[in-house]
Amino acid sequence: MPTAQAEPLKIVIDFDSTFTKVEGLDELARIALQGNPKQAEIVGKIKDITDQGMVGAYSFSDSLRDRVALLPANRSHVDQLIVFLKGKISESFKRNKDFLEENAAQILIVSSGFKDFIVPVVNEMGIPAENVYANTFIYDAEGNITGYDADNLLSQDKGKVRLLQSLQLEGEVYVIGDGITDYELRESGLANKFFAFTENISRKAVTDKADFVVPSLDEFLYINGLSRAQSYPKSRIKVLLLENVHPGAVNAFKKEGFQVELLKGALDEDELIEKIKDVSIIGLRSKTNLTKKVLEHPNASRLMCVGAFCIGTNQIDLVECEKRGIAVFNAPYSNTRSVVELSIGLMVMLTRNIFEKSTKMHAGVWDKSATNSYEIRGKKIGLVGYGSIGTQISVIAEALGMEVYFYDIVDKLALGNAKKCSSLKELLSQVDFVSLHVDGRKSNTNIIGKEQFSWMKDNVIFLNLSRGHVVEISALVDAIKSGKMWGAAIDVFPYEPKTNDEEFINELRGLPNVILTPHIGGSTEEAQANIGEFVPAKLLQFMNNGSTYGSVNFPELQLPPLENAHRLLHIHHNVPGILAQINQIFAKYHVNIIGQYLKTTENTGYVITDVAKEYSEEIVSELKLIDNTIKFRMLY
Ligand SMILES: NC(=O)c1ccc[n+]([C@@H]2O[C@H](COP(=O)([O-])OP(=O)(O)OC[C@H]3O[C@@H](n4cnc5c(N)ncnc54)[C@H](O)[C@@H]3O)[C@@H](O)[C@H]2O)c1
Ligand SMILES: O=C(O)CC[C@@H](O)C(=O)O
Repeated sequence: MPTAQAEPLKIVIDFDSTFTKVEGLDELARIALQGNPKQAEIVGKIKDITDQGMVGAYSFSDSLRDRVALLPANRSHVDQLIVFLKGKISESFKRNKDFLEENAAQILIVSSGFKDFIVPVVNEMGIPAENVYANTFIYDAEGNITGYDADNLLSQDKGKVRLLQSLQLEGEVYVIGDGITDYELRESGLANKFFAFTENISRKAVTDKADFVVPSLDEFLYINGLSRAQSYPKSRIKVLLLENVHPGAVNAFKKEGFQVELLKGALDEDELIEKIKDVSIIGLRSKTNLTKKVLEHPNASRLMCVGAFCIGTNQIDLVECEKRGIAVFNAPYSNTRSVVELSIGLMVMLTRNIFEKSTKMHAGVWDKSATNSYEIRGKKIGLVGYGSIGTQISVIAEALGMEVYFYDIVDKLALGNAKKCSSLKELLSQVDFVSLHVDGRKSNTNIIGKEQFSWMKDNVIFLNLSRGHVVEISALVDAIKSGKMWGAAIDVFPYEPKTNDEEFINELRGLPNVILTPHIGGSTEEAQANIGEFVPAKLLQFMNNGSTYGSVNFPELQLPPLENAHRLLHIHHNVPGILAQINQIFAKYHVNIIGQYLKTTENTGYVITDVAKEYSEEIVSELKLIDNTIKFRMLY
């Protein structure tokens, strides 16, 4: 973005819940009352009075008097509060420290809080003490707070209005705040615009009256064309997270200032088309299909990247995403261990007939017997698919004394004493356990059907924790009913309920020694927390820095951090001459290239160019107009 000029403007900023994420007095009470049995009660009372004051339901002077009266605080508590508040500066204020420092002369902090803790906090962001208008505590000789300076205009009703009247500011005055007293500056004509700040709290009584509702300081700076940390405010960028992904993911995006919506269940195509409108980042798991129909719908035109919060990506049309310049990321290893542990556990349960025994026990039947109960030690396990999960099972099964066989369509190195089979038939015909760990590509549909079951040994134990469509369910049902199979454990199904409220309907229900689980192979607290951290990190790297390292459908580039430069990202169809055209434009406008990176796949090219700070809008227009451009964007 070209450098914007700060206008000759006064910006009046509230402190509590605006500059910082919290209310200073509430926090002072919490600190001062630590260890006091009445802490929760008194803090609750203070918070309640604060909230009532914020929406104008409690006169300000009464509210201040009553809150300070409830506060058994001293200087050391104030010192602790200062340290605490420095860690609670609103994210968008922290991000825009440069703006605050550079424009400190135009910024006034006007607060009904107390200078005692406000000044040290705003000082840290470059705002001097003389620009802070707030109350002051009165202390006794021991340092206990005994009251406050009641002559200060800010301790009185309509204090902010009176204060601003007394200051007689010239020129445009904009107010940023979360409370009704901030709005009153606009109402009284002392400010030209009121921006309701909702990054930390949104009060309808306040937002209803605002000229603008700003979810971050970036948004305020963007609206007013002021220099800022984000070229386009992230609060304008929508993130849609489906299938109840881990709360860590929600926090990761919120912390960066994105607008985040989380839905518990999966969506079908039509629902997704509806919901994807204006969404730039989508996160999903195995049950939401991101199809060509969804991707080509105009509602999906803003989509920039997709996060599969799982290993499998067969639910996403990766080719269509690539064609549209949409980068897809997944979590290839975050739940591997969970699937491995469950597979091993299921094998033991099935071999010992544990579910039948347990069901009988619940019905009061004590059936102590070794009949039909075996160890897994010494048995042969056959792994179909020897990737991340298959190989880990191989190692653990061998450690448990099993003989491991595997078959993979790709030539894989055998771990330990595992034996490679050259065909599926060779594998299936000699093992006691068959465990499927292939990926979900379309061509793997029904790779295990009637014929493959017929190759298996009698009394085989069969596990599928990979993908539902890999097994022909009717053939599996026949194999179980015919008595050929000892038992089976199935975690994945051709059709799976979209939410926990939908009934599971499948022919496998009610069959003996068949363990059915609701696609939970990867559903452990550990795995979901890992995924909730890993996938957002990939998506944020792509959004913030352009890196595509780890993408499953895109040219992979790991880029250096952006320092003192603009980064221009150009995604195009991989045809000859694009890089030359890009560089001709830079040459024409005498733009100095600081760094340039190019990576292509068969169909797509990705060029990243870091340029010196100054460049003109014409360059951007010309870069966008290059033939075969798919997407273009800029980062600071
Ligand atoms: N149940 C769950 O909750 C759960 C959790 C995680 C992963 N999974 C699924 O497990 C599967 C395996 O995951 P991974 O991380 O090991 O994947 P991976 O990509 O590392 O390994 C898959 C292996 O299967 C091989 N393969 C593909 N098609 C084959 C075929 N027809 N015959 C033989 N080998 C074939 C591939 O060459 C590869 O080596 C995936 O389908 C994934 O979606 C399920
Ligand atoms: O949690 C999920 O929805 C899918 C888990 C698993 O199948 C995966 O592919 O990682």
